[in-house]
Amino acid sequence: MSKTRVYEYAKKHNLSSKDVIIKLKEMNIEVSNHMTTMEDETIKKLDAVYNKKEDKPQAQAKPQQQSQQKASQGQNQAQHRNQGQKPNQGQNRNQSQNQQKTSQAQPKAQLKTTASAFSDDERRATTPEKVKTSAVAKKPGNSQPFNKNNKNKQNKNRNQQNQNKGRQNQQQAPQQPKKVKELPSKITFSDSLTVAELAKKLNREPSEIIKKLFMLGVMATINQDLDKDAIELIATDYGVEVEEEIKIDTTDLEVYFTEDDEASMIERPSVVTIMGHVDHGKTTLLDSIRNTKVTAGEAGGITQHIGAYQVEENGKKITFLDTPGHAAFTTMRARGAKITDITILVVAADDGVKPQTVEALNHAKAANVPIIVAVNKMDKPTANPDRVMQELTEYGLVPEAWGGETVFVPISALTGEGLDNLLEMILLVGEVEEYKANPNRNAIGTVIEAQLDKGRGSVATLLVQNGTLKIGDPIVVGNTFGRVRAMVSDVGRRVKEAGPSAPVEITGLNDVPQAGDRFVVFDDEKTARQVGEIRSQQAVQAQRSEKARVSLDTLFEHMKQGEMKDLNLIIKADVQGSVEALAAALQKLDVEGVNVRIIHTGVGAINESDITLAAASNGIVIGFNVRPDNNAKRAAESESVDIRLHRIIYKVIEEIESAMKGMLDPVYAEKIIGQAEVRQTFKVSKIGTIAGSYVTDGKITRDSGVRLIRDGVVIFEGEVDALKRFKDDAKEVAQGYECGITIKNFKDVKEGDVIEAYIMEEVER
Ligand SMILES: Nc1nc2c(ncn2[C@@H]2O[C@H](COP(=O)(O)OP(=O)(O)OP(=O)(O)O)[C@@H](O)[C@H]2O)c(=O)[nH]1
Repeated sequence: MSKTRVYEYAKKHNLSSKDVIIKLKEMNIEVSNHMTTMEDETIKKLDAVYNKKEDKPQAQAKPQQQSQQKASQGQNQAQHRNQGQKPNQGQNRNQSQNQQKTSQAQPKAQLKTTASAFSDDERRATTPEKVKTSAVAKKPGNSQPFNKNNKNKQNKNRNQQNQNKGRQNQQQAPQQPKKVKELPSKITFSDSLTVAELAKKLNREPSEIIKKLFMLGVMATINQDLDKDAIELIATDYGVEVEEEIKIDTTDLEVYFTEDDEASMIERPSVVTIMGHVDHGKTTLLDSIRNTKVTAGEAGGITQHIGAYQVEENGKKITFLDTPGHAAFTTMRARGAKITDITILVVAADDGVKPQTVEALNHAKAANVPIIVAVNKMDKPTANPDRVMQELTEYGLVPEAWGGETVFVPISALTGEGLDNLLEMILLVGEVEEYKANPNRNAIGTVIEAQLDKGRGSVATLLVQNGTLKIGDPIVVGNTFGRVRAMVSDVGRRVKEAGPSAPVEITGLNDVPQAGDRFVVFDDEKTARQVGEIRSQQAVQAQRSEKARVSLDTLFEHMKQGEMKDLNLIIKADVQGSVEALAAALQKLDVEGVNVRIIHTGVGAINESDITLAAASNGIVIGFNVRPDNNAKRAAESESVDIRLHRIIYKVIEEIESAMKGMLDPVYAEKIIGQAEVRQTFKVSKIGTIAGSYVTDGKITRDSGVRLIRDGVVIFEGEVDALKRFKDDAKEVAQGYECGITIKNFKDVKEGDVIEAYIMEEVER
């Protein structure tokens, strides 16, 4: 039993579906549209009609057609004639366009239609018969057959020319057929298209599309939106392939990081990061947990290091991020990825709270992550856990035993003492916080590590944060994409899938993503590829700076747009007293709509960690009598973190307050122009101390302001008194040259000091 649809039949016989439908209707056979399946009998009837007509096409066509006429048009005309008095029924078998136009040219309509009522395309596509009818209608007294002698024709043409140029075109069409625009092989659309848009894509007139839609039972106007089905219907009728484009906003991977509904979620392992001061035992703790808790049999040799591992305690899993140090933690957070559920703050019981302990706890607090304190090195005779508890209390971590909420666990990472207890506490916090995920969805998560492997190409360790990742999944990772080719678990086993909180190493990406990048699994490879490609293009264009971090200059804008409620500040100063004074004064600032939040303070130069913390929290770093070290400078530049350097407290307060009020008016801003290192000093009685210096960076100018920096701390700020090259006064001395510098009202220059030169520059707001 044949299952030929109308459009299939039409295609096979070089007809348009509409033609066939009309023909069927003439034969009193009901069809609803071009998708209708026809009975064998119907097909036979159609065959009979069309084959019969095709019997003698050339013979009849010849007299009417000029030699230059294309064969297809010849056939078209021939068929038309075969249908006798009905030029609107069954004409062109080659081009739906022609046919469409011809059908429009019903005798009655044609008689009334003036040439100007046709568009160019319509004129072009008009068949000879139509032209003839039209011409005859317009000039009834001049009703010669179309192929009359040349003289007549010329006369007629002249007449037509006088009346209407467009009509002349019509008349000449048989001799000089104009080309109908070619159909594209494929069109794309996203969501919907209006009739006009679809017409444009198909190189057709909107009216033609409207008619076609009408024939297919759809009433539409030119500006009407067509849905996917209608677009496909029309395009298929023309034999044009259709592809739906994805929408641009789907390239934002964050969109996929949505909460699932409660019912679909089940408990998932907690993800834990270990942080603390240098040498307090982070690595030892990570190793000993891993060695004692990952069973050897399962491991198959725990040689694999993929940046994270899982252990089992009391039948429940815990995921440890095997990247000690808060740099990794904050780098990820700076990139917007929150992956840690719980922070273990390791503090050596024999050493107590140290600067990095404070940094670490501030990082955890800023990220709003619960902290468990592991008081380490309890095996040491000098261990003093009470002191650790006492010191941490000052930072708001009050032990449960003292009425607070922070869990303290005494351990020895070396001997393994207390490790079970620590793991139980992690499980307990996990239970309280109820970390959950939905294993039955496309996986989403974050890159922990990634590198290029010689043999395997791009290799990335991913932490699955929701859903289940499977081999073969089409995936976008940061600005890269691919299909998950192979997956290796934390113990070096090949696995086929990885559920929530599982770390897994994958291959199959087209490029190497970055730690902290998000990943999202898509339903199909095409979408993943499109999203990945758009993302990588966007990344090239956007660069980092576009992310527009908060700076004092843009603070008010952010506040106005309601983007900021907290102004996160990191305060570094030369002495603790200044830190406290500044913090207290800043916290008192009261400006509606914004809340000053001091997320970290410290004594000493501004370091890289301060910058990463600022970047992660979209904060601003205030340096009071201190400068950023080189790493911090680089980091601040690449992360676009605003550093404000001051020497007078009220200036800091004034600046922050006016920025908060939107009154910041930095007509002038300081610009550091160079640095010189003091290599030798000379005391000259009348002049004072000359700093024999070497310009290490930029230049020093006669009229620049200078700061004298010793061990990262500003000792003095003033002006250049004299700048000399050998004996001569110099206007400026550039990098790589030696010079003598004296500073107004300052004599205490020492070898090793750094002289920083700056100018005040007008800046655009
Ligand atoms: N006695 C004793 N020594 C420990 C303990 N934990 C760590 N150590 C020792 O302390 C030193 C530093 O330990 P690490 O684990 O390297 O410390 P870390 O915090 O990872 O250090 P960084 O990676 O430099 O930040 C090593 O010599 C360890 O053997 C412990 O519980 N008891």
